[in-house]
Amino acid sequence: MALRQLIAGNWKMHGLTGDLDKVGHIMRAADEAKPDIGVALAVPHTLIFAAAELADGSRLDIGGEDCHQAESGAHTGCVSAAMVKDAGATFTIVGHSERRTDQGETDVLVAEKLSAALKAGLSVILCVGESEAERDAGNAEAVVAAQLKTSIPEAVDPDRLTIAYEPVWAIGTGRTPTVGDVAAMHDSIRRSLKDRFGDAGISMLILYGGSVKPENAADLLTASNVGGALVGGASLDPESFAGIITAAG
Ligand SMILES: O=C(CO)COP(=O)(O)O
Repeated sequence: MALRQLIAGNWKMHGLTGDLDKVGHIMRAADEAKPDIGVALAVPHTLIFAAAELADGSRLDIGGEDCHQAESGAHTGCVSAAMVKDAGATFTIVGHSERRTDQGETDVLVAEKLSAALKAGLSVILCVGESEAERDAGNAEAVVAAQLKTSIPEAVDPDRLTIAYEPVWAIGTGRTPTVGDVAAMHDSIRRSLKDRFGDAGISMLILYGGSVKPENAADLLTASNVGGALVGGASLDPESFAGIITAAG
């Protein structure tokens, strides 16, 4: 069944094996979600194997938060897409703004990572989003369109690609764009995807991310072209994450 919306959590650099009971809780919420609502959770690499084993047979998909662009090699401390898949992930996030900022990842590098992930058989959530200065300057849509153009490689399977629009200034701040601003940006992203992929660009899910909570989820999730949410802080609290899952659809 084609998903109507996807609610994905991103644990970032949070979570030890002692937190796996939270995965169990989220798994039960996923199994109770409406049939066309997907639920996914990206966890630190160290937890993928255990979380995927736990979620096996449930409707919760476990993913990674990043992968290296190379298939293998002398890259101490890095993790390839094949390793992420081998550990039990079905997808990975690439291009999160925290990696773009903290690790200096460029659109070109993000495109290489996206290719590597698809080649390894993973689905991908590609993150894009403008800074506050870029929005204030009136450049938000142009910035995001440029990120999409370069971060999505030439050869790509659009059926395994999900876009997450995450305005950098809304991440972890408790601030969100207005529903109107979210709709305008998602409509703009849809136009870019349609231009590039035709019909496949029409069905691609576009998630909103940035301070999504149970209290604002219903409003954000009903905005035009919003195909779900990418949730940071609230995904660490299974009750809150379950509230967002319930608000979907
Ligand atoms: O970065 C995010 C998800 O990838 C959003 O984080 P918050 O939900 O904590 O704002």
